[in-house]
Amino acid sequence: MQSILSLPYPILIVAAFVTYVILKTVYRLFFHPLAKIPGPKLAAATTLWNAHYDINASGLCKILPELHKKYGPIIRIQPNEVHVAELESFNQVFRVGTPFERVWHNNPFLTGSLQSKETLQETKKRREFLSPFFSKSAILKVEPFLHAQKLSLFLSTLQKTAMSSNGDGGLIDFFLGFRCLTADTIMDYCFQQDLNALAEPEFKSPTVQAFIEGFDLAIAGTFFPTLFNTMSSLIMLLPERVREAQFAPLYGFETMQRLSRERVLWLRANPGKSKMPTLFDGMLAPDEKKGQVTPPLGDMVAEGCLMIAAGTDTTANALGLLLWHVTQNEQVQRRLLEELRREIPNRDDMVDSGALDGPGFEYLRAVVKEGLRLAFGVPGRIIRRTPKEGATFHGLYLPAKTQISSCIYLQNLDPVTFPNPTEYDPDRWLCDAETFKLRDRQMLSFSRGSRGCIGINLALATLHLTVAHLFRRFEITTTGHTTARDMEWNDRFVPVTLGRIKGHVRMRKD
Ligand code: HEM
Repeated sequence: MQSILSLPYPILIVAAFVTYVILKTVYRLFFHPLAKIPGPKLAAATTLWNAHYDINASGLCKILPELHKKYGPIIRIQPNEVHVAELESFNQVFRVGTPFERVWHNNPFLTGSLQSKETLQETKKRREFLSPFFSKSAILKVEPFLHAQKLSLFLSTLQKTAMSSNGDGGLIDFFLGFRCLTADTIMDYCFQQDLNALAEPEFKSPTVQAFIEGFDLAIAGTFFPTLFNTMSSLIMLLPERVREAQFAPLYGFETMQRLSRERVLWLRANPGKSKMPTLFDGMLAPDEKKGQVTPPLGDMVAEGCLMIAAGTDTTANALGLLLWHVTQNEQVQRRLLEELRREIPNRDDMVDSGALDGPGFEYLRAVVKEGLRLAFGVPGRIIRRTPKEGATFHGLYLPAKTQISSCIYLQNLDPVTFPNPTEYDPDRWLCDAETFKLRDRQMLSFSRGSRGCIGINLALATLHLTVAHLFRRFEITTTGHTTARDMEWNDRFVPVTLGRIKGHVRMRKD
């Protein structure tokens, strides 16, 4: 008999590879420490099963409710990842002081930022610098220079369109408009180095449009980080004009990186000279008594990029969804307008976010909160890793370093806490204190715990201010310009809608 080794090399290589895959699959299915966790067999055999749903389909989170119904509260969704469905499990993983560490995928633009910090200790250290900058009082202090200006610019563009055609108004691409508003607001708030996206005709800012395209790439990068990072490094070697023309999403990130770096370098050379506080002030003036040290330049630059990446689309997406629901629901729109007319009698007055947080604006806040529930923030898998002693969920032991994820999508659509969960109903939030507390505990759009959203106050201020002034000033019609199908979304870290929300705007008479 002819020896196997005498076969041609290509055949030997293929045969060795096939044998390796078969053995690995058998191990994963029958001998892996997670072999007893229920779930689809294909998910246990290969990460490509999950990658398919998150890259090619609408997102794994959309099918998880069905899978949990079939397999129970904990299921295996990758060879080394389980998903837990219940709120108690979510709280166990994401609570304050959690020993479950973040899993980081080495995104080259964000490595060094808060988001890339895997351990609680590193996170705490960085948050000590950043948290005071995002407090309610810090935001309110700069509002006259920040939100009032950016929002005024946004509203004045709308006003020009609303008064065109002899007052008959015109069409606004709110999808782009909201992204320009949130990008300029965040960049101005964090380091007064904004893109001037709001000044672009029809809100067509090239950088903002590039960010939008970037989400598909970024999600693929989490499954294939080495490939993504190698390709990014190779693309960076190309001439700038080629990168700008052919690789817009990466070039968009590069633009953020450049603006962030310029600002840190300027602040370093001109301490105390910026007209407003910046994201970097705490990091550039560390409190030595607390053992603080200035992070490396690359970390601070990445921090600037992170704020734009984390805050722009999340906030803009919530605004788009709110606009859609309010304009599609006559009763909600009427009640909102009644409140706004009563509390802001003069149509063109600007009210600050502190006032919107106070008495008189209860319906506005319910409208926004319900919008946030259905906007989900980050609907898909938020991934953590079990601590060195492992962890037990529903009686099933997970060894150290098992990936464990939970999706906000499932929490916000919990049918027990939120009956008819997909229905937009602000009245859910106008309830007695105890029910509100219960629902608030289940509503996780900003996640929670030591790694919850750091920009929550900035996001809420932007949402309350924009919704209040937008509906107080303008009559907006989305019917005929946007369809329900346009508002369906794919999960690409944030919900990316299939179409763009557009609306016809007219000035309100009073
Ligand atoms: C409606 C708007 C927003 C929503 C729904 C939202 C939601 C979230 C969620 C769910 C997370 C947790 C993600 C995870 O654990 O992987 C998060 C993290 C984060 N968010 Fe937000 N966000 C919003 C706006 C903002 C804004 C305006 C900023 C800042 C300018 C911001 C900055 C961050 C940062 C830096 C993190 C990472 C925190 C960490 O890793 O410790 N977000 N956000």
